Amino acid sequence: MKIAIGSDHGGFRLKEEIRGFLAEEMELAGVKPEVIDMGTFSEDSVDYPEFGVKVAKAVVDREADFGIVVCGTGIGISIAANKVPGIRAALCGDTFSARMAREHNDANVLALGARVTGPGLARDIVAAFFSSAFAGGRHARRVDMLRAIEGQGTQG
Ligand SMILES: O=C(CO)[C@H](O)[C@H](O)[C@H](O)COP(=O)(O)O
Repeated sequence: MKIAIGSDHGGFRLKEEIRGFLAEEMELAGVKPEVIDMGTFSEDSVDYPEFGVKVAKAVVDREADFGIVVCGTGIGISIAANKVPGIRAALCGDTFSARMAREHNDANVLALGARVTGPGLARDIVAAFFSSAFAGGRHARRVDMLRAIEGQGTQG
């Protein structure tokens, strides 16, 4: 499974930590990940929209199966990712939300806030997200409705 990961300066350290533990956590779930790091590559100040969109485009262009985006709160970078049609980015601060984001929303990008969520919890959130699968059924109808909204061009 290919995972594109990106952050701004506020999320840089957590992004590096995630790169470190991603393989370990995903192999526990029986999946071998290939991580595509889309930056940023230091703590120098940058702008989160650039990195949210880079990761989102990698997912919609099928260079990656999923994305992970990190900024200070996870808010700005998830908003940016969600501007790209086809992206369902979920900002998660707990493991239940991470599981629901996959099971109910078929989220294809996980967003984290490095100034909000510590590395230990972030690790558990990543594990919950990647060990869960879309449940389909009634949720498929709702995800189709989200796609239809994009088709109508009524997004933000
Ligand atoms: O986009 C954000 C908030 O929605 C992120 O937290 C950014 O990382 C943050 O705004 C960056 O702030 P800084 O003061 O420039 O480090």
